[in-house]
Amino acid sequence: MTSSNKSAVDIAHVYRGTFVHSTDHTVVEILEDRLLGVDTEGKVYSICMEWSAYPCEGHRLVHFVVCSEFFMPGMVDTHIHASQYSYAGTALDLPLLQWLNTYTFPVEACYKDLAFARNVYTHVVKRTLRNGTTTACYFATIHTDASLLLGQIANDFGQRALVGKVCMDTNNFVPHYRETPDESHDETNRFISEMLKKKYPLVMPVVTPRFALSCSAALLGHLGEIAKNNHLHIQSHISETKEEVKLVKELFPDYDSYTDVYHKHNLLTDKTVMAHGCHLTDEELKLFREKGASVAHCPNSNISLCSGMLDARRVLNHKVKLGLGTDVAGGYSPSMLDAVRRTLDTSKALTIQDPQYQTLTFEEVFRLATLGGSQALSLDEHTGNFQVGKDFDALRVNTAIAGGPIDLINHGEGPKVGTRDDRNIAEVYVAGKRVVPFVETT
Ligand SMILES: O=c1[nH]c(=O)c2nc[nH]c2[nH]1
Ligand SMILES: [Zn+2]
Repeated sequence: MTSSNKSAVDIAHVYRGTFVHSTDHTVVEILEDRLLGVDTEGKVYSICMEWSAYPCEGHRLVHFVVCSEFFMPGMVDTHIHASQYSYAGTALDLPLLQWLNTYTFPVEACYKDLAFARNVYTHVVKRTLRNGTTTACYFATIHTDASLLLGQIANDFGQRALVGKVCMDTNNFVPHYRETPDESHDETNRFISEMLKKKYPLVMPVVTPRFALSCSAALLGHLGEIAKNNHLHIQSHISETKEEVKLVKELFPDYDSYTDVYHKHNLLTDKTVMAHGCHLTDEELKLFREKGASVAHCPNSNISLCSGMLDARRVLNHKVKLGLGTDVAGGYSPSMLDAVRRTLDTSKALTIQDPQYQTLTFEEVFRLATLGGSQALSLDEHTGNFQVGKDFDALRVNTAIAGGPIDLINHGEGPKVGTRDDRNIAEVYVAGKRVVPFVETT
């Protein structure tokens, strides 16, 4: 038995059933007929086989999970644009840079309107929670007040989130959607101080330069300073398409690489997550590893915008932290189960090109969606698996749910995660609190 040193009265709930999770040593560990205690702070107190681990008083509620059910850790979406959710599933007919100019920037400009922002942000937080995303790393827009609203909505619905006010001072195609370097600097400071003032238990600000093509060197420098002075997370995009890499080389000729542009501006740290990275060189991955920065693999978006195929195996071989992202709306699905399937598809496409390629296993991808994501966001002290002392971020999955997408034909079949969808997610917990089904307020 493993347990933390807590007295019985601190235990709020005990869950009995099968628990499936990843650890540092095992890609997937299946723990059958266990008792998992959650304390009053929402942390895993114990995971064991014997009731004797729990002194007789204190656990107020005992939940029994039926045989078609199991618990898994909540999933971690390491890269999603909350502001692009309104057009997810449309507008996927252009490559990245034209896609940004034609569809993305005009829509993001609308978040000046707080009523519009509230509507979309409420939908995206609810939709991702319902799909089992207990932790999301969000891009908002350049608008500070709307970005603060996204933080408030995530907090209200109980989602763990990193929220970024987007910074960009270069945009020749949609000039009304950009800031001056001073505005970007001042508004980022305002965003961070307002967010921190709220003291949300699970929602934090993240410094968010959009990408090197939409930020001047001066702005990148400011943002690096802000992140350093406040010990903040950082997110951006890197090496998504070959055209982008070529333009960055032209715009920043004095730097060794695209990664070096971020590195020289103090934006490559052990709290940095960079989306895509399809075209990173081995030298750049070495720098990622050295600095402890991570990659958010966004396979749906990479294919939908014809950007490239990330060789996730190569990233893992470099011992660079790797998580998965939906990248809505370059990716058309807000579901992390979709990100799991697309990750496997990309790995198989690489295997078709090279039969010697070491295809990712389903178990490895399960780990990327949970523990890997928490490590990529440097939140693995708090979430990612059922280790004692971490927050209870969990999904109760029912493979036989009425009206669900799975036909269980053979007795004793496994979890069939590849054919599951949100209908199979019966409940979602974040830090011990049940957040799905939603409590309807009228
Ligand atoms: O997939 C992407 N979506 C975006 O919004 C974006 N901005 C810069 N680079 C980007 N890539
Ligand atoms: Zn993105």
